[in-house]
Amino acid sequence: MFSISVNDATLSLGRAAQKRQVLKGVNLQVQRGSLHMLLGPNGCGKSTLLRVLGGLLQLDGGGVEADAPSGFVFQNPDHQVVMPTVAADVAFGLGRYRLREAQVAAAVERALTLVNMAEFTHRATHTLSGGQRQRPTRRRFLRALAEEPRVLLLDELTTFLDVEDQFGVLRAVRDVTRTGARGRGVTAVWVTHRFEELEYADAASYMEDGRIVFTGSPDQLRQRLRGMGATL
Ligand SMILES: Nc1ncnc2c1ncn2[C@@H]1O[C@H](COP(=O)(O)OP(=O)(O)OP(=O)(O)O)[C@@H](O)[C@H]1O
Repeated sequence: MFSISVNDATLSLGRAAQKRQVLKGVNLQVQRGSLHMLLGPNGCGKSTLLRVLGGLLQLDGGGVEADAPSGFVFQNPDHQVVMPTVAADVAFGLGRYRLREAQVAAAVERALTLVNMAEFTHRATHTLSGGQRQRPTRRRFLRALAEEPRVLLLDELTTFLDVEDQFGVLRAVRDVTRTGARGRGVTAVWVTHRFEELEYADAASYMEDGRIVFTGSPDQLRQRLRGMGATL
């Protein structure tokens, strides 16, 4: 069944003379428990659509239905607070939920287990230096995971990663969608410019000028991209 269903979504952004229609009738359906990639040229509306899916922007027209809660990881390289242990770091975002200590510990353990990092739970964060695990993108991803979202919205996560880490994060996301969390399917929408990441996708959509112009299997999208002149 679908975790996300977008129907004829329209949205304009900006004020007065700057106002422009960014989403021009988007239709998208994403299978529950899948890793769905979203590609398309700069400025076509991918990030805007992701914000709509996460409930951060309201549509002008059309509709969106999505499993909740969703976890959002953006591409901005902010200066994030680093907590002293891996467990405390992953638990960072849980502070606002007023959970008991045992609930926090359980959520952290589940998140770390999902990405095969349970053994690092009690390690001092700085002792991971040199490894990939303390990098901001990974930490943001783990923090989002600890909140046990049903939908993960991931916006160009790999932009700031080297190749090894790029595929590490991608594998972790794929594993999470396959395993699910607490018996519930987790769905991931992954925005990327990198065609080579398509091999990790269950399905993919291509967006152009405010519309999804194609949805299909990664192979079908590759074929279409080749037809557009891409070498891949
Ligand atoms: N708050 C805003 N006000 C006006 N225009 C905006 C606003 N936010 C985004 N836009 C415009 O909407 C269009 C779509 O932006 P969006 O960030 O969704 O594209 P994108 O496909 O994610 O691009 P990229 O691949 O470069 O990240 C762009 O032309 C952008 O300039």
